[in-house]
Amino acid sequence: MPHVERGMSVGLFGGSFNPPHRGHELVAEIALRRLGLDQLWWMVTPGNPLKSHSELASLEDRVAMSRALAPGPRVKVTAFEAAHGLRYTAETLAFVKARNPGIRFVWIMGADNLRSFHHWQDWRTIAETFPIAVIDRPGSTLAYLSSKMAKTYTHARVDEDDAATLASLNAPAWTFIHGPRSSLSSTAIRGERAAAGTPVS
Ligand SMILES: Nc1ncnc2c1ncn2[C@@H]1O[C@H](COP(=O)(O)OP(=O)(O)OP(=O)(O)O)[C@@H](O)[C@H]1O
Ligand SMILES: O=C(O)c1ccc[n+]([C@@H]2O[C@H](COP(=O)([O-])O)[C@@H](O)[C@H]2O)c1
Repeated sequence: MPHVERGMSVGLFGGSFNPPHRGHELVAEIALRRLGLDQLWWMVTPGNPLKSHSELASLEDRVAMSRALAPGPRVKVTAFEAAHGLRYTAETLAFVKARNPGIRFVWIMGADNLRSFHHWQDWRTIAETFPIAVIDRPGSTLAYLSSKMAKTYTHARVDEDDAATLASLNAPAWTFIHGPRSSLSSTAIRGERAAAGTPVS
């Protein structure tokens, strides 16, 4: 797990990154800037529990590709979930929180994940323990409003003009951040590379 100083605010950005792309980089940049974070942990998951792993590149390759792309020294690429046998985000967050007293954590995800968030293990516990920043993504800008998460925690939505306060708020607290968007996806990149006959990593 990356080193962090007491009092810092840290964004937790989990993903398959199979492969990582400019859209991920943009999310990291937007989150750092708009949330006023000291660090962002780019957490390469051993595998999304809701996705098939048949096309998943090795963890080592996904970490190496992420390191090559991660924007700036405040972004820490890490794969500690695999090393500690953490499979679900709720487990990861409980683990991180227990080992880092005095640190303010924010969970970061793209708008597509907001739509399926209520299928995640212990999603209410996540939402009631950690502030959440949702970053806009083409195709999910409006659909997110009908998500179960947005409806359940409508009272806890923070205006994006106040996004810089999110890390210091008690959960539930979430915000939706609009901004420059990227329509890139790992699925599309894998498709293009397969068509061109080049390996993913
Ligand atoms: N273009 C994008 N804009 C905003 N958020 C994104 C974008 N691409 C990925 N994300 C977010 O980054 C995190 C990691 O995404 P992931 O590694 O699954 O990439 P992906 O492109 O969605 O992959 P796949 O196409 O394989 O589902 C998720 O929270 C996802 O919502
Ligand atoms: O814990 C869960 O039930 C869960 C379900 C779906 C996704 N996640 C996590 O959400 C993050 C984004 O996943 P992905 O595949 O969209 O990159 C990544 O850290 C996953 O482990 C977690």
